[in-house]
Amino acid sequence: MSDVVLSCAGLVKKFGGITATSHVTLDLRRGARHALIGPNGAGKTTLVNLLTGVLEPTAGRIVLEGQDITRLAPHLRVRRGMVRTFQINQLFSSMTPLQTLALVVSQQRGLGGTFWQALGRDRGVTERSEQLLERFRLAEVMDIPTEYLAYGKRRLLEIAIALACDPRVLLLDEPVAGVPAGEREEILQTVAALPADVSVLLIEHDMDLVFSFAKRMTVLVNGAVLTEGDPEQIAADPRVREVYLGHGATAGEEAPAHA
Ligand SMILES: Nc1ncnc2c1ncn2[C@@H]1O[C@H](COP(=O)(O)OP(=O)(O)OP(=O)(O)O)[C@@H](O)[C@H]1O
Repeated sequence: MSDVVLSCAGLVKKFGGITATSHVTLDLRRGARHALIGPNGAGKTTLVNLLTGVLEPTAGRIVLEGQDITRLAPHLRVRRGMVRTFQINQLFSSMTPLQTLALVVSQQRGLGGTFWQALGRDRGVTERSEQLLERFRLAEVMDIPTEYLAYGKRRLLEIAIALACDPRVLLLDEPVAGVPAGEREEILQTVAALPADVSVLLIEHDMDLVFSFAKRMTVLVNGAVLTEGDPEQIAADPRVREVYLGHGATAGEEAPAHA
């Protein structure tokens, strides 16, 4: 079986005269810890939207576990094991982490709308929800409505929700965006402890997270792949440094300097 779990080849997305994605070819390997980085407007969000099926490409192909999914609907990609993290800020605000995870786990197990009963009666749903609460350090806040949770805990819940879908490929979209400094470490550690058999593509501005997490990196600039390599190669690449410095590095998006 191929070592590549998710790949795209020659992916192009045009919005009128703007080319947001320009002939992007990328392979995500089994068990990958792969980061997608690039300055603002490089096309990271557009690429994730293409991979997940929110947007349809102008050209190119996407293959998941050997199957062409280029035109497959987003929910069917999820069913095939590719899951992205979602912003839950509005969606689940009045529900607690326990209720939220029980809902997703029971949905995943085909129990659907009966999750209220399942929460009490289905041992499997309860156990899996508790496991996720522990893994994502949410046990102590499991009965607090999401809207009252610290920002870092909400971000952890977002990742827990994605993992509750039993992904083989996880697209982690800016897990520390907006999280105060004091709450970042917990997310870094939790992300580092994600199951080894889940292949992860991390889209992130925070270079601490990127360099502590990734074994492989792809740098996007103006919609195209500038370069790909291991963290040492990327940090030492003068073109990468120029791109970041040239765009005026900010606190959340400093030039890579970790090698
Ligand atoms: N729906 C759209 N219509 C027109 N142009 C778009 C659309 N979506 C994205 N673009 C353009 O495509 C380019 C890439 O945008 P994208 O949001 O993918 O970049 P990004 O790397 O995710 O940026 P950021 O890190 O700032 O979110 C930008 O020039 C953007 O203006």
